[in-house]
Amino acid sequence: MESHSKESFNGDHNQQQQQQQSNGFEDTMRSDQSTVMDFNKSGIFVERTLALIKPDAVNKAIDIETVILNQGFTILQKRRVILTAEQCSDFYSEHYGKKFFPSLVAFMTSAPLVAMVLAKENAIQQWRELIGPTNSDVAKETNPDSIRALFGTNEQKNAVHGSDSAVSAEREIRFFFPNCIVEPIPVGQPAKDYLEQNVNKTLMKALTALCKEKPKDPVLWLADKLMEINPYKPKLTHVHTSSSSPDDLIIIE
Ligand SMILES: Nc1ncnc2c1ncn2[C@@H]1O[C@H](COP(=O)(O)OP(=O)(O)OP(=O)(O)O)[C@@H](O)[C@H]1O
Repeated sequence: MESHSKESFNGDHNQQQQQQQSNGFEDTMRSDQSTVMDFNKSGIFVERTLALIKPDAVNKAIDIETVILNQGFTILQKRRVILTAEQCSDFYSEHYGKKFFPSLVAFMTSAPLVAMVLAKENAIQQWRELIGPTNSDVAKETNPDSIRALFGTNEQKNAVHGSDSAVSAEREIRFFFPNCIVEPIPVGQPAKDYLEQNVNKTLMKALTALCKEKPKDPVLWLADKLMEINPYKPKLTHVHTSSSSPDDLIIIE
């Protein structure tokens, strides 16, 4: 990998920004969307996929994200990236040797792109359906409501990318988000057992207190309450030694 300069992401959202560890990309990447769980009937979301907003559509990223959210996807991670030619060749290695490969690399490295981890039930297929056919000209004919029809231009400048299988999704998510946990999240009974053992009791206690209290800002109040009654918070104890003052505290858990 080559040496890298820095570029920050100026998202319009006022959400918590979390700096991501670089994977050798050219910039400092930040997630501007905190991780949110999307519950479905079996418990917790089950599938994630990688979405890219390509350089030709980055200036329409907010509109594309609106479509994504309106279609029920959760954006788990997001970062703005400038790929080097080497990284792009690696990402699109399956197309190495094809006639369009050099111009694809030139296009994909010409400007920043936005990488996102999307979550939804059946996310891989759902996202592929939402983006439409590879060629935006074809998409305009056959899938006029698809993202590639709405935001793309032609066969190459087609606005977005989507992983085409579970194996690709895992590889591509790791490629852009090396710290992201891709392992399956428990669903069904294991998820229920986890919630029962670790979450429900504390949450019910806090929600009951919330209903009694009826605070002005219930979300903040609930967050404070959960921190207050969190059974897993570190316990503190006083330590009296000759070298420490009586007020010294040490975390024992
Ligand atoms: N014939 C072509 N001429 C120019 N560019 C092409 C051509 N075919 C594909 N591309 C570009 O290469 C990308 C990867 O091609 P692929 O066949 O994997 O399509 P895709 O799976 O629909 O797209 P993506 O992998 O970006 O989601 C396309 O999205 C497009 O930008």
